Amino acid sequence: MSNQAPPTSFLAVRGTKIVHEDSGAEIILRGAGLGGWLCMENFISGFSGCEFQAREALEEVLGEEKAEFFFDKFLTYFFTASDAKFFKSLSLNCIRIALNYRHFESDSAPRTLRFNCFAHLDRVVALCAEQGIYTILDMHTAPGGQSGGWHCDSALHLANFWRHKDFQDRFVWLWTILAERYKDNAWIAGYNLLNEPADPHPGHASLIALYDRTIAAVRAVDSRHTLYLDGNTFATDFTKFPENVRGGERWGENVAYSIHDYSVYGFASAPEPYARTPEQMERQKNTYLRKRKWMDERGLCVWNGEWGPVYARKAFDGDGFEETNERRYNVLDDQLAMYGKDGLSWSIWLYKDIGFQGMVHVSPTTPYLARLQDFLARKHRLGIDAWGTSPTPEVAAAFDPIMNLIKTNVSNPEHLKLYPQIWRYDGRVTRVARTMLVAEFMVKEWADHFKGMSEEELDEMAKSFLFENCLLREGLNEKLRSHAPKVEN
Ligand SMILES: O[C@@H]1[C@@H](O)[C@H](O[C@@H]2CO[C@@H](O[C@@H]3CO[C@@H](O)[C@H](O)[C@H]3O)[C@H](O)[C@H]2O)OC[C@H]1O
Repeated sequence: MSNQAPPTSFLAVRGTKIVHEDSGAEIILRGAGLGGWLCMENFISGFSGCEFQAREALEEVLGEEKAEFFFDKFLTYFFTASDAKFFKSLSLNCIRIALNYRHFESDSAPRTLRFNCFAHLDRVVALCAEQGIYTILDMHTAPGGQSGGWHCDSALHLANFWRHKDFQDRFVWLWTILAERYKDNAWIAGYNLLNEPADPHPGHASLIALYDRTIAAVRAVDSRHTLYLDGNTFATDFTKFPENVRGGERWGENVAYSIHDYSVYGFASAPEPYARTPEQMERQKNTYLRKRKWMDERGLCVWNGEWGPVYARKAFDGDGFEETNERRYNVLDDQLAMYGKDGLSWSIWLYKDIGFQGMVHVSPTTPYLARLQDFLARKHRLGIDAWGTSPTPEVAAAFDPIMNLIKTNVSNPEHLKLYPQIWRYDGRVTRVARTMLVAEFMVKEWADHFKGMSEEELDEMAKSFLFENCLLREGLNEKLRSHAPKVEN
């Protein structure tokens, strides 16, 4: 149970603003995504491939009981009262919790809740509430994968969620369960129904039909929580959404529309280093404005559910890493200034990881990172966790020929534009060949690092993720702190 008094009222959307339902006073949600916890990811957590592959591999190495012991300890240590207190000390007020559907049901026993499956989620929602921090539940993976990203935990580049009705039925079922469980909890700011959908169908028809069904199902049990809806194609495209959402006619008024505003200048693949030139700032601003245009034209509420640069590391990127990171902090600063002017609510990606993007990251001296050091260096050299990085010459030499083969042999250039077009043909090769294929061959190697460990040793590995064993990315935290005025609840 939370020690913090319940907030006086639920939060709700009124027009373009998020407000306290009772007083109508505006609240701006400023916070971060708790990824890599109830939805583990390769670059956040250190394994290769997807969470289900890592879990299966560890079970093979340790046996079911010990593997379960490790993951439960990992979930326990990853977010504790210290994390919530630190978060609050930055004057941030909302954590978006990424959820993997597999924590609640399994593919081999669909629609059967796993034993004790809410324990960690309940615990963290309560820990945040104790600090006056709101939470948003974010369904980050859906059965079959709602996009071809590694973060869907499907290990496939085709988003099969949109092709199998039963996957969608299970998704609606799970949301009904979650809404029933949390319907009276006013510290939950809302439900982010589906992270980064990538519905390939014309008119985004499957996504719209899914939102229709899920909203009806949630509203049948929970009439109060705000629903946060990502646009199609990784939360960037709202243009096919129905016109009659305006005024709450179709999906209700209590809905916010979620963009993901990653800036090209926050990644290694930036067209040029970010130097805050008027042209660069204009480009960054235009991308942001383009993503929210559809909502702005209709007077709808916008939430930036994911955004944020990634950071260079000395061990991988060499001596220039600090200069690179200063540029990335400037990207961050300029994005925050834009959002501040608009009174936009945002949730930066990412709260905690092993050192690429998080506000807080596991120290290299911990048992987990010390043991995995060489493995992680090789994973980096091979470009397995490709997102946000640039390929090394070795990697480019291996995969450029495949890209060229495709480019020069597909006779109709239009056929190179497979959905999602933002990947382009070369990005598709990267995802399939590197993040899935090469990664698959290294799944077991991650698990091998745990071979023969006792429960005490497994506990030490998991404890590496404890706040007290982490380092703070001060450059990032300082920018967040400076743009988050003392928050009111
Ligand atoms: O779990 C997260 C995941 O949600 C996130 O997904 C990626 C976000 O970036 C996407 O590309 C961007 C689309 O918008 C354009 O404006 C940007 O320039 C692109 O970078 C990408 O396709 C998604 O996979 O990534 C991090 C994961 O940990």
